[in-house]
Amino acid sequence: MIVFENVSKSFWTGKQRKVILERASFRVELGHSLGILAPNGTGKTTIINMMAGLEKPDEGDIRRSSRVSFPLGFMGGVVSKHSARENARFIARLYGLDPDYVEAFSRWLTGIAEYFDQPVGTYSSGMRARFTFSLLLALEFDIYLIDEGMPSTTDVEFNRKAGSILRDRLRDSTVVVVSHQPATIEKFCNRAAVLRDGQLYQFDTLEEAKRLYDYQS
Ligand SMILES: Nc1ncnc2c1ncn2[C@@H]1O[C@H](COP(=O)(O)OP(=O)(O)OP(=O)(O)O)[C@@H](O)[C@H]1O
Repeated sequence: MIVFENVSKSFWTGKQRKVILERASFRVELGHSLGILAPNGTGKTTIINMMAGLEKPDEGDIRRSSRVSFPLGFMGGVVSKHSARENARFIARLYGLDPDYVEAFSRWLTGIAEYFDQPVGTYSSGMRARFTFSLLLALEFDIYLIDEGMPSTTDVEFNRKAGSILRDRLRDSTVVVVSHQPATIEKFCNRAAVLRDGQLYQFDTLEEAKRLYDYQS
């Protein structure tokens, strides 16, 4: 479970305060995947980063009592001067997993051949996206955090393999997806929330959430 209690978060733009959350309280419960709808630039990534523990609230508490993933596509834990092999093995150890397994899984899924042994800094953005996605799928989490759906990779074979593993994984786990498009949320969850005026309004159905979201738009 992830619990937000009286959480406030804002940024100072130099001219005004950009409010993301204003004493907001909500929770993500295991078994109840949640889609958060919000227009671009209103705080989706900030909320996902706070759920992952990458960003701190200004005030309030965020408590995590489950294994929460890093956001899909997050590159912060990957060191560019090391190869995918070295990164995969290091991250496996951090999570207490078998480095041989994580390396083999990631090597197979990314399909980047000899580049797997080259520094990550030499990869194209698509190769990097495939590598971090493979790490997310190699590790096991209770709650997966996804910012705007699948990462944009044009590799058809990778999308097919990764998409099918992700769908299997999500059957037994919980996902939080943030997007500005109801269609993206629809792929992953049937419950949705709308971020508005610093509050997160949760609904039992995506239809209800869409009504508020469309009204707001
Ligand atoms: N470190 C920061 N300092 C100042 N402003 C920030 C900072 N991080 C984010 N912001 C601002 O906060 C707002 C929300 O940013 P965020 O990236 O969370 O939005 P988003 O909904 O994910 O946007 P997009 O859909 O465009 O990716 C934006 O106006 C952004 O410019």
